Amino acid sequence: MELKDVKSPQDLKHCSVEELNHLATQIRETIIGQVAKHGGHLASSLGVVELTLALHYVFNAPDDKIVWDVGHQAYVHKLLTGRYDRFDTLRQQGGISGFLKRNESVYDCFGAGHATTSISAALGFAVARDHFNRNNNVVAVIGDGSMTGGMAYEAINNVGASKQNMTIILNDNKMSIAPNIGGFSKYLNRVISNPVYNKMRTDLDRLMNRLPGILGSRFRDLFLQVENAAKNAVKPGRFFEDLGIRYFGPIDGHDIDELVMILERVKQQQGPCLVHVLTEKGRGFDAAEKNPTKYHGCGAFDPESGLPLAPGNPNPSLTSVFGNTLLQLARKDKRIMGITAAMPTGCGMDIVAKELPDRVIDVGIAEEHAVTFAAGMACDGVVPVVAIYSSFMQRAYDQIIHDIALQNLHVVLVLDRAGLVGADGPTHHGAFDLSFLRTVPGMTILAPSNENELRDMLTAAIDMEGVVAIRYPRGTALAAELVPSEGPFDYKSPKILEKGSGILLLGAGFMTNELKKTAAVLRENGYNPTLVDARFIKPLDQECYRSLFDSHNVIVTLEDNTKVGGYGSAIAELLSDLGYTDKKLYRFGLPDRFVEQGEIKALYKILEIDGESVAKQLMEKL
Ligand SMILES: Cc1ncc(C[n+]2csc(CCOP(=O)(O)OP(=O)(O)O)c2C)c(N)n1
Ligand SMILES: CC(=O)[C@@H](O)[C@H](O)COP(=O)(O)O
Ligand SMILES: [Mg+2]
Repeated sequence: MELKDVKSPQDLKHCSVEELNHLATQIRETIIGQVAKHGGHLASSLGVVELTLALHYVFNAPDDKIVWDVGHQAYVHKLLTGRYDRFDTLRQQGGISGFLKRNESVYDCFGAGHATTSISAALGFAVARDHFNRNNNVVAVIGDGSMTGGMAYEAINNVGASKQNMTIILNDNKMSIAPNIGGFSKYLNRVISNPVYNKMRTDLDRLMNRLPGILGSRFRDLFLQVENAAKNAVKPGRFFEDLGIRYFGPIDGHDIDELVMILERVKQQQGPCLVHVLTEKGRGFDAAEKNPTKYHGCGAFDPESGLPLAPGNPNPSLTSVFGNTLLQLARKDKRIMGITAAMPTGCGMDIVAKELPDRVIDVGIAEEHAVTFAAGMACDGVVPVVAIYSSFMQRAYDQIIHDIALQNLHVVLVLDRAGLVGADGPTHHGAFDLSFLRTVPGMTILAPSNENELRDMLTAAIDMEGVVAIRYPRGTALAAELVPSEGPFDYKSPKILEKGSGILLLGAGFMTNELKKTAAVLRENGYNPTLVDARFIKPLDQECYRSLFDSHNVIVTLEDNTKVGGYGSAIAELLSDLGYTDKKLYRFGLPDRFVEQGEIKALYKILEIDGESVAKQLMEKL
């Protein structure tokens, strides 16, 4: 059997273990070849090749439900479920998603992109199955990193009590994006070092099965006690077992034979089971095995050496501008502590941690906890700086309101990846932060339009009051070098960049740079717009805005947030509150629908929010 001939998991059913291993080799070659060309999530998928083959061999998707967590490891699943022919479109505009999407395939029974949803969703499938008297199997596949998220514990608490027939596959590669952290990770390591238990349990199982005919129920009870004593003595999986979830493992996640045997066994099992599978992140690609963090998600690379292909933009990333600024601030100000939710490299906290390891805390994939944890620190004099991607911050909305803002605590929230993020698509676009943060009383929201402002805003935010959020996009600085600060950041006012009359162009954050292009086109066409960098999305400096409104009749806003409740809405509210009824307001921003994956600049064009498109639309209206 060749990979190109696998049209559905049914085609695997008659494969021998040798043939499955042959497919595993082809799958790895295909994934490496594709990610080398266009980038993507490499290491996680390489680690679950055998596991995915075994799952699709034993279970009957799509009737059986295989619920993947995050979905960044689901490339193998895609290749086995009829998407081989479209695999070269992965993560590109109009192509297949890098995650899971119900409307992409019937085999993607539950969409994903954010971590720690699979067990909850799988329990939902199990309850629905029983409700309708169906008899399919339900399997959740979750990584050890995703098991650091609180929802996993809420879910297993529910699963254990519900006694549903379902299987949780714990894919343990000891890695999140960075090495996995925390007590649960240590617990799993202890479990792994106790493999003797597994054999003992299997032997006891075998004996138990023979008992009724031989020794009767009295001895059966005795053996149950023996089993419990053994379990308590060595304790692997005890945590799950005590919650009512039968533990199997740890097993070698690269041995298809063993995987198939265990999965066949749990399929027959009554009640919830957890299979603890050990895998190696990056398996089969030397560079990724050596550096799984680098190849967790990567750009195009040379498939032989693993070296990046195109030298990227030479300007520093905004993430690194943030990290370096925070490091400089933290060196001088002992009050500052950095918090990351399992994204030290993605958020730039690694820059601080490298020099000041005691000043950065990685809490795991636990955005809600990160924010409340920061609130606790803030109560006692720490200035916590919590860096979380915009789309992941959605998880911590109540914590921002209830634990920080309501108690008027001073915490700095740093939202990287605000606005469109590109190939990761709708699960990851930071499309909503301005809207959800703007509703929080007492909130300050800062949106730098360049790297110098980012530095100056962060510096100022440390000494502000209450909850302060700084949001900026996935991308690089506008210039190779930062310019020295002009002095203390002008507290609360927007910045007038170009003075004109008639048309007022108001830009939120980096979209101000698109509006610069709009202004240029308008000027070429005889208009004389004023260009303003909003800087503060909240609060709005009423005096400054009043004077701007007084001297312009057409007001234009541009943002990379949804137009629903974003900066443009804030300006509409202000116009109304201040009694301006005769102004023309045109709001440009993300539409009220989910935006698909694609290159960021190309998406701006499609959505007509690039500078030139805004100018064109304006001139049609004027
Ligand atoms: C809510 C949320 N926070 C953070 C992330 C970013 N993220 C994606 S994968 C990942 C690590 C997941 O680790 P694990 O589940 O062990 O899978 P592995 O990468 O090891 O295969 C993280 C932190 C996310 N997708 N969702
Ligand atoms: C799967 C996931 O959620 C992360 O790996 C994310 O894709 C990282 O995004 P960046 O590439 O923008 O850091
Ligand atoms: Mg992992």
